[in-house]
Amino acid sequence: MSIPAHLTASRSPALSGRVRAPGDKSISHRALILGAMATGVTEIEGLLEGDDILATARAAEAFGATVERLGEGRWRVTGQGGFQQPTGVIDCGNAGTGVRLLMGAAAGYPVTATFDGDASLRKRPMKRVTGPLARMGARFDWKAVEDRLPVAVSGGGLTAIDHVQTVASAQIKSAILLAGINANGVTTVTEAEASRDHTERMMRAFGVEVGVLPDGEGWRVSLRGGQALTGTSVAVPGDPSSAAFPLAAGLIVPGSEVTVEGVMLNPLRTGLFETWREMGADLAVSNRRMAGGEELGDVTARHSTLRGVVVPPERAASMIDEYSILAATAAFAEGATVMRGIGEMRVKESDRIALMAAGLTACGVRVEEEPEGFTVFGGPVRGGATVVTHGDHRIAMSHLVLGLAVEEAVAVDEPGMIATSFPGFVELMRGLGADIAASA
Ligand SMILES: O=C(O)C1=C[C@@H](OP(=O)(O)O)[C@@H](O)[C@H](O)C1
Ligand SMILES: C=C(OP(=O)(O)O)C(=O)O
Repeated sequence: MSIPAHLTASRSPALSGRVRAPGDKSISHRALILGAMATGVTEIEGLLEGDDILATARAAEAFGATVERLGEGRWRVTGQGGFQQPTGVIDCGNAGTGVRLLMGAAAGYPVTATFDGDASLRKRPMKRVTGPLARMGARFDWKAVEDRLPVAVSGGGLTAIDHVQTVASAQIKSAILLAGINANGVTTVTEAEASRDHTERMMRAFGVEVGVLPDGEGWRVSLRGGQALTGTSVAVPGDPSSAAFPLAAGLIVPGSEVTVEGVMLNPLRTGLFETWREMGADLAVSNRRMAGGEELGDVTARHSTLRGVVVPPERAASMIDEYSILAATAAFAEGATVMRGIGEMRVKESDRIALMAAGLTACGVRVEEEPEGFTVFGGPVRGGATVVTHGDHRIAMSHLVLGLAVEEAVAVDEPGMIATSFPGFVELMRGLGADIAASA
């Protein structure tokens, strides 16, 4: 299928239906990486087949694992018990999680690998990960500019470190823990605010002992180096960060009722749902169950009268990828929604604070931007803009959802990037009744 230059979302009648969220992106990356580090076979079900994950699958192969697609979302990784010397550059595409976790894993083995990515990934800071890995003994050769891809990583002979996080980041924590598996001694990461814990949970499924002790609002995570990983099975739950888009449409399009089935409800990922509830959203969870070590549920959103809230900054880590869609829904709320303590949004696939502020403003919404946050003032939303996404999937999806509930259609550029995290987004939304059309 050719990729259109633009997608346009127009005011839609009430949306309704039940859909399944695509597999969780964070868990999908980890399943492939740990599967490649392990000895033996890892069977994965529900893997997200988005471009970010396909890049990690190719990287797993480049590091010596056999990676097979058995059917839709069903993948088998056969690991050799460690990474082998790759040939060629490891291209991680658009994926921050992919490159940072892979650099951590590779640092533990006696290999030299050059990592690169697309134009967006080349702009993102890497020293937050390479700094701690260098303290463990890994060597980094910046090929263009310090702190930016491409970079060659030479690993092996690592010594454990005790790292205290200055930014709440699961990517940094995970990179250090993945390296720690092959370091001499006990590696510890302390975080003042808990970030998503999928690496810790999944390492246990692969047979690694990981210690977690509470530490203030956060925790201390530790593991002893030299532990072996054994292949296992991984059931990937639905991604709450992707489920957020159809659910948001359900909340803002009058008369709608949308259910997303099988959404992961790990409390370190559900900050958006908590915030929407505080805004008055009619959001119901049914059929709660456990699968693959995570709690899942079916989440139903009905059209709601929303009111603005102040989002507690300490909630940021549990919804860092969700502020763009929160901002889009906040445009329909009564009053102001204040989002602070989210400077990290500026170093994602784009500067998401700047692009959401620009896109919403172009659609007639009042936004006040701050260095580490923004405030969205709700009211009638005009729409009628073509939004520049800088190739950021979440900026594109957030504005398309907004476009379903406004007077004049909203277009986004570079819609092909939506497939990094949510292939099938347009078809899924159309299935619910959304009016989204491709244009040149
Ligand atoms: O560990 C992960 O899977 C992720 C962590 C978050 O990044 P940071 O660790 O940079 O906050 C998030 O934005 C990203 O989409 C996925
Ligand atoms: C920030 C994101 O991903 P990554 O850091 O993996 O590129 C995201 O998916 O919103």
